[in-house]
Amino acid sequence: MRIDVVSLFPEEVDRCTAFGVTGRARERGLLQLHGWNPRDYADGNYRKTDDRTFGGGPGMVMLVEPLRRCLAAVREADPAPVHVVYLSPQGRRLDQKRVRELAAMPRLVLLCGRYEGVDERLVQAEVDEELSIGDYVLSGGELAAAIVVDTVARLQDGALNDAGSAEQDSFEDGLLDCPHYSHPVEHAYGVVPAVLRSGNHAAIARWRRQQALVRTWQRRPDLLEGRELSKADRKLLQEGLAALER
Ligand SMILES: NC(=O)c1ccc(NC2CCCC2)nc1
Repeated sequence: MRIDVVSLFPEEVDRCTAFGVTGRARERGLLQLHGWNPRDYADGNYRKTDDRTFGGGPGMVMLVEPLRRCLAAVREADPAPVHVVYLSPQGRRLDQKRVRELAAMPRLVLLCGRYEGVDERLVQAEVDEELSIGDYVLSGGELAAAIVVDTVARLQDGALNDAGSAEQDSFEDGLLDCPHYSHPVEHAYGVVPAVLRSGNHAAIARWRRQQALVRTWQRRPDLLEGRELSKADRKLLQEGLAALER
């Protein structure tokens, strides 16, 4: 998968995705990340990329033309069709379902705004999708872009050592993740649940599913709204909640 990042600070996304699973995916060529700076496509001695907003009011807006030229160069750089994403609070909320869809694309272009944002004409003419990582305002789109890179990189084939772990992630089936434990078995903070050391894989899978259902019910009931739980899941959830009462 190729990702092109258009940003006044492309190295910010590069550095945020140079470690761990994402860094390894890049080293293995599972993900190619290219940075582009619209300042390189701006005119004049000062290579102006932004200017005052029409209509008055505070703040600056990123100019259309340097971005247009920059995006033309990005498109030109590889024959694969691009899907242009603009990171902004006005975008559709990113979730794991959309991450899986983005991860399956051959190319992504992540457009990162600064100041008050990008001239709307550029958004209308060039952007396929606006995406938000949450209802809060960042000083730039770069950290949101880094999150998109991270989420799609780990889903590339070969990125995670045991491929199964992507499926067992939180949200993979719309539920929160179960708790995890490792050594030592006994610690001042508590003991590892016996079922996890039973070697009974069916019981372990059942326990993990039950924990995920109970946690989702308790912490994120919104994820269960409008979702038809299977008979087995309903039973697991009821049993799990009853156990909390005891
Ligand atoms: N919630 C988000 O995904 C998000 C994205 C970009 C941003 N700021 C950028 C957008 C245009 C200028 C700064 N803030 C928040």
